[in-house]
Amino acid sequence: MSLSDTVRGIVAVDEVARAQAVEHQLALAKPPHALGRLEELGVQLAAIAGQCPPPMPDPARIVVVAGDHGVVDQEVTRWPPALSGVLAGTVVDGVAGVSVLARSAGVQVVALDAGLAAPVPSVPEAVIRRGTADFTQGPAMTRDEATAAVELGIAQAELAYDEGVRCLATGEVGIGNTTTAAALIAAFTGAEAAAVAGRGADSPPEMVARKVDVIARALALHAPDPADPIGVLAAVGGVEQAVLTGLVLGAARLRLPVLLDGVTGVAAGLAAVALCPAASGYLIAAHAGAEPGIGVGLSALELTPVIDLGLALGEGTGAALAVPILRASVAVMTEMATLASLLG
Ligand SMILES: O=C(O)c1ccc[n+]([C@@H]2O[C@H](COP(=O)([O-])O)[C@@H](O)[C@H]2O)c1
Ligand SMILES: Cc1cc2nc[nH]c2cc1C
Repeated sequence: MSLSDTVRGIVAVDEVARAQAVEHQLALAKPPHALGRLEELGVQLAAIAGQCPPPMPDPARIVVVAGDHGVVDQEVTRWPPALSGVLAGTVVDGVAGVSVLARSAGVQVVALDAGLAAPVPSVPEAVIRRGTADFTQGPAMTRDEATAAVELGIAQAELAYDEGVRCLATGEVGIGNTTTAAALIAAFTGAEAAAVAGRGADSPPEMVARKVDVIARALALHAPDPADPIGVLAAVGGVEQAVLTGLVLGAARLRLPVLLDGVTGVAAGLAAVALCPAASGYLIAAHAGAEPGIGVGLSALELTPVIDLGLALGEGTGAALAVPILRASVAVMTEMATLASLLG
């Protein structure tokens, strides 16, 4: 489905089901609110599904989108760009961090090369462009490429739904993408470059200072307008963030919960809500993370992370770990006794 049809097809989460779920939580055999965030997650899943109690978020799928970033020319990462393709291969081979954690949680993982600089034979591809341009010199990509990337993500959500998937999650690999994601978060929230730039994949302090300067220069060059989200993605985005923006919108249109993982997932969530504010109720922040842009973006989205394990790997690792907690929140709502049944 096109971006415009998808945005038109998104309806806000169901407030009637939400109210029923709040009542149901109060009726369960526990003091009010004694299951804390687990109760809030169950309530949100009910509002998303329009059903109380909500269905299990199964099967869940992490879509790992791979891309490369022209901004690596500015020395904003300590890793060679060729590593992006190698990492995408490890996801396909089932030996990446996300592969292991997803397997342990019973979560599906698919990998997609949407923008690696060079193809990797084992990695399925649907290429928007082979690496973005350096956004300190000009736009990272064209508006048409950004739109095509978002529509690729929408198609990934639709494919997953058709294959029975009932919970989606963002995942990515792409050397340099923490700089791209931070620039997007600054553009969408108005935060200063210094508030969003972080250590990424173990950048030393002088490199983080360079990231701040690179992001500030890009924002000054492009003056991205948050009211024009495609323009923002084209100016300072990456292919991963644009595809995952579409994944989020597609999930919302299909009324599926979507877990945002890492700083790229948060950037995609901001872009999706900028394109369609009604999508916001479908978003679940998988985890707090070491990247400062995550906190900045989640505050703007008014989301509280499910877990906080100090993760700084990306890939979808936080989303894999959050799925069992979503399942637990549903189990409480479907299986727990009510106070009335105990006390008569
Ligand atoms: O998303 C995050 O929070 C995150 C934090 C640190 C590292 N990463 C991963 O590390 C890579 C980007 O790091 P960098 O330093 O090259 O920008 C990319 O492949 C991401 O999957 C991701
Ligand atoms: C080793 C390594 C693994 C990763 N996984 C995602 N991004 C990564 C970056 C590095 C450097």
